[in-house]
Amino acid sequence: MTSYSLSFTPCFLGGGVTVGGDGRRSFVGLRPAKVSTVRWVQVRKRSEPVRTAVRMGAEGNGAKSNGVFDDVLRMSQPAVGAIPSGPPPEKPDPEELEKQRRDLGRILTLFMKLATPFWKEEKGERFRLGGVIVLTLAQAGISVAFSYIGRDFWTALSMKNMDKFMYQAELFFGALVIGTPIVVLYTYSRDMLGLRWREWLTKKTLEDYFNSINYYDIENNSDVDNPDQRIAEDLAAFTQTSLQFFLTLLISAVDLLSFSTILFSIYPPLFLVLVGYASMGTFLTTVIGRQLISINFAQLQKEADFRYSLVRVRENAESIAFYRGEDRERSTIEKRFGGAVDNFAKLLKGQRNLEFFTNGYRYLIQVLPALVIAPLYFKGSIEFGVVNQSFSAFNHILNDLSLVISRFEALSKFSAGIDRLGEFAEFLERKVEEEKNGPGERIELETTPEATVVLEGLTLSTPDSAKRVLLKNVDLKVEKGERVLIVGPSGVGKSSLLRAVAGLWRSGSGKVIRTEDSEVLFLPQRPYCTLGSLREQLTYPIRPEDANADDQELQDVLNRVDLGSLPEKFGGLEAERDWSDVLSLGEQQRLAFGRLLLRKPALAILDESSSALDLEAEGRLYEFFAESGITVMSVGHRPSLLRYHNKKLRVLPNGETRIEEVKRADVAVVAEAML
Ligand SMILES: Nc1ncnc2c1ncn2[C@@H]1O[C@H](COP(=O)(O)OP(=O)(O)OP(=O)(O)O)[C@@H](O)[C@H]1O
Repeated sequence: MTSYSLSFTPCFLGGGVTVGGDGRRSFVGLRPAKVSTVRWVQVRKRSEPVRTAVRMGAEGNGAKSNGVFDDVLRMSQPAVGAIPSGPPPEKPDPEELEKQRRDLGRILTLFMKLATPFWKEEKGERFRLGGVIVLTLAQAGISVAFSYIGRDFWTALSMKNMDKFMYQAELFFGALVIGTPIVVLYTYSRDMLGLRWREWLTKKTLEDYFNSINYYDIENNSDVDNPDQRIAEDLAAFTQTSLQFFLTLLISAVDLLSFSTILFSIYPPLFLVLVGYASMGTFLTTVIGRQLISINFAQLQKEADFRYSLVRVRENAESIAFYRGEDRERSTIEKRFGGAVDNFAKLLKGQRNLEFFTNGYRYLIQVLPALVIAPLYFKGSIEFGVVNQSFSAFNHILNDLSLVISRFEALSKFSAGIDRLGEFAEFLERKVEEEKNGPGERIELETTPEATVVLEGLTLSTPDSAKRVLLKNVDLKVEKGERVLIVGPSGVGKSSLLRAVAGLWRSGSGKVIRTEDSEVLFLPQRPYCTLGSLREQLTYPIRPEDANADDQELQDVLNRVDLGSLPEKFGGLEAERDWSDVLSLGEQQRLAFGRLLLRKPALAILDESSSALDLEAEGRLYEFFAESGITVMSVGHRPSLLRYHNKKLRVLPNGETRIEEVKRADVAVVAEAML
C-alpha cells in the first residue's frame, strides 16, 4: 500500500511532508447481451488436455464493441479465419517478445489507450480528479511551509532564542492541524476515484468480454491465458497504480520546483551536485533493473496458472477421486507452483541486485548535502537552520528526481500488468476488426424467422492455428418440423457442425442460415447448471422474472421430465444447490429437457443430450418434438434415436457428407434388436 505520511521527525528536522509508499498494479467493462442460447463445446486449452466444458451462450447482440478496447491499439495481429494451405504459423520468438515487453514506448502507448477512455467519457470524474489535484497541491504547499518553519525552529534552538523557538513550535503545531486533514482527505478521495475508475473499466471490459462470444474465442483461439485474472486483478491494479503514479508525479513536480528554488537560493553548486547524482542513479537503476519487467510478467502468469490448476481440482473432484488421480494432480500442481517459486526466486535475485545499488544510493545522501555545504557553515556564512533546510530540500529534490529508482520494482510490476491487459485488448480489438471487415474467409451466419436450417457450401475447419478441415462443402436444408440425425465415427466433426450452426465456430467458408437466436435452444450432453435456485435452472438462460412461468407451470414441467419430486427433496423451487454436483447426469439431462419444454423453441439442437436417459424417458422426450412440430438437429450414437428422426446426415472421415432418408425398415430392425 502506498502510505502518505506527515513524516514527523525528519520533516521536523528540515520541515516537510514526505510522500512514500509503493505502486501496485491494477485495471477494466457490460452491455447487457441478449441471452438466448445454451451451448456445449469441447474445448482444448493451451497446455491443457482436451476437456469437455459446458458453455452458456450469452449471444452477442451483434453490435460492435464500443468498449475501452475499441481504442486500444492498432497493433492487431493478422485476422484469423482463412484456411491456410501451409504449415501452422510459427510461434513468436520468445526473445522478440521479451524485447517488446521491455519496450517503454509500447508500454506507454498501451497505457494511454487503456487509461484515457474513462476520463474522456466520464466528464464528471474529471472534476473529481481536479479536486484531488487541488488537495495534492495543498499538500505540496504544506511541505514548503514545514520547510521554513523547521528552518527557523532549528535556528532558534541553536541560537538559544527561547521566544522564537516557542513561536516556531506553535507554528509547527498549527501547520500540523491544517495539514493532517488535507493529507487524509487526499488519500481518501484519491482511492475513491481509483475505485470508480476500476468499476467503470471492469464493466466495460465485461461488456467486451461477453460481446460476440469473445469469452469463448479467448479460450479456443488465442494466446490470452487466464482472462479471469486479467479482469479481476490486473484491472484493479491498473487503475489504482495509475492514479497513484500520476499524483505522485504531480506532487513530485511541484515539490521539485519549490525545493529546487529553495536549494538554488541557498547554494547553487549543491543543486548541481544533486541533479548529477540523481540522473546517474536513475540511469543505472534502469540498466540494472530492466529484466525485472519480464520476470514480473511471467510471475503474474505463473501465479494464475497455479491457481487455475487448483480450481480444476475443485471442479473435477469426483472424477479425480474415481480415478484416484491425487498423485498426478498433486504433481501437476506442484510443478506449476514450482514454476511460480522458481520465477519468484529469479525476481528476488533481480531485486537484490537492484537493492545493492539503491541502498548505497540512499545511504550516501545522508551525508552528501552536508559534505557540500559544511564549508559554508564553518566559514560562518550560513546559520545552522539553513544547513538543515538545505538537507531537507536536497532530500525532497532527490526523492522527486529518483522516482524511477524508488518505484522501479513497482513500475516493473505495473508495466507487466499493462502488458497483460494489452494482450487482452489486442485480442478483442482483432475481433472487432473481423466484425467490421465482414465474414471474409469466415463462415457467414444469417438468421431467418423461419424454423429452418440451411447450409450452403459449408466448409468447416478447427478454430486453432492448425485450421484442420473437418467438413467439406456441405449443402443441407432442414425444413420446419423436420428432425435430422447427424451420424458418423467419433471425432469426425459432428459436434463441430453444431458449433458452426450455433455460430461458435466461424472458421471456414460457406453460409449458415438458421432461426433467430431467441428461437434456438442447444442441449448439450453435459448440461450447464447455473449458480442459483432450482427455478433459475429451469428458466436458464432467461431470468426467472422474465420467464413468465408460474410455480404450477414449473412443477408441471418437472413432472413431465420425471423430476416432480425435486422441489420437495431440496426444499422448494427457491432451493439453491451446486446442481451439477447433487444431480445425476441423467437428472441434469432431464432438467435440460425441462428447459426446452418451458421455452418451446422453434429449433432444438441436441448433442447426445439423452445419452444418460433410459430408452423410455428418451422416447417420451423425443415424442414431444414430434407433437410440437419443433425442428430438430441432433447428434447421437444410439441406434434408438433413429426412429425419432426422418433424415440422417452422415459425416464421412474424409469430411464429405451424405443425406440419407431414415427407412422404416431400418427403424424396425433397430426396434427388434432392442427388444
Ligand atoms: N477447440 C478445438 N480446437 C481444435 N480442434 C478441436 C477443438 N475442439 C475439437 N477439436 C477437434 O475437432 C475434431 C472434431 O471434433 P467433434 O467434437 O466435432 O467430433 P465428433 O464427431 O462430435 O466426435 P464424438 O462423436 O466423439 O463426439 C476432433 O478431432 C477434435 O479433436
